[in-house]
Amino acid sequence: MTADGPEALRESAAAAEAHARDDSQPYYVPTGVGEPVASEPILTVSRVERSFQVGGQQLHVLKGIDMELLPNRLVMLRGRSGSGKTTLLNMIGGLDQPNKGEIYFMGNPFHEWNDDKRTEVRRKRIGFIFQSFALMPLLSAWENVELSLRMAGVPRSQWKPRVQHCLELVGLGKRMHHRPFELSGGEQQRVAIAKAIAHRPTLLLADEPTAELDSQMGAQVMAVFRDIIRTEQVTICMTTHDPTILEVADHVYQMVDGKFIHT
Ligand SMILES: Nc1ncnc2c1ncn2[C@@H]1O[C@H](COP(=O)(O)OP(=O)(O)OP(=O)(O)O)[C@@H](O)[C@H]1O
Repeated sequence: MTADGPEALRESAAAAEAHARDDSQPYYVPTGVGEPVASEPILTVSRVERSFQVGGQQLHVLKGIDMELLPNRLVMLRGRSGSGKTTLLNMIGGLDQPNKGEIYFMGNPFHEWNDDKRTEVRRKRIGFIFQSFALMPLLSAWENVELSLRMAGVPRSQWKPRVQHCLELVGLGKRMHHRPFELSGGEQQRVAIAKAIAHRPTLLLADEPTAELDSQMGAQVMAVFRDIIRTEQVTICMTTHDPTILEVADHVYQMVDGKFIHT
């Protein structure tokens, strides 16, 4: 994960700043990936295994995972704590690599590529949402979303309409200039969603996005997810413990001890 360390973030912020001054460049920096085709998976995971060395012992966490993500779908990974959901999500997002097996994201072999190449695709094509919102506390909702456009290298002239659109999409049109501490947990999570979709990713990965919310706020977040799949053409893959939200999924993968089981 060295490419996402503070040093890399500073470098990429500087590159994004330079890019933002040049409006002649395309919206996306070319990443060698095309646009999604409706009937073809954007992601294919085949026979993936992942182990960690813990205290001289080999901990076998993922034991042969096969999965596919089609465009414009809401897919959930369900399983008990420690079953390997986050480990898999990290690999799908190119943050980590398998010991065995293959992962293709829009034709890009994440299992073979080095950190720099995966990071380039990730910055342009993948958005992340975490359980704990991960907002910059001193920046307003508007500035938080703007920051993600800056980091993705989107030209500055496109920031204003895109930030406004994303915040309205998540129902925060009237709270754009509030800072995180002035917002409820559900509102903060919706800012995090606006931030994660601002650069128009093809895939949105969310690790327990409703875990810190009450059921009403959790339902609001799920409604926003449904909305953005339709309007932004994104696939969302999320982990959850919550059985009540599974019914809104297009597909649920049930993980038990590092494998998917059929329910
Ligand atoms: N970098 C790592 N080094 C060593 N062990 C790890 C590492 N990452 C994950 N693990 C171990 O892998 C197992 C699965 O962890 P993971 O976080 O993927 O589970 P999870 O299903 O997401 O759990 P939760 O629902 O509690 O988040 C755990 O036993 C964890 O301690």
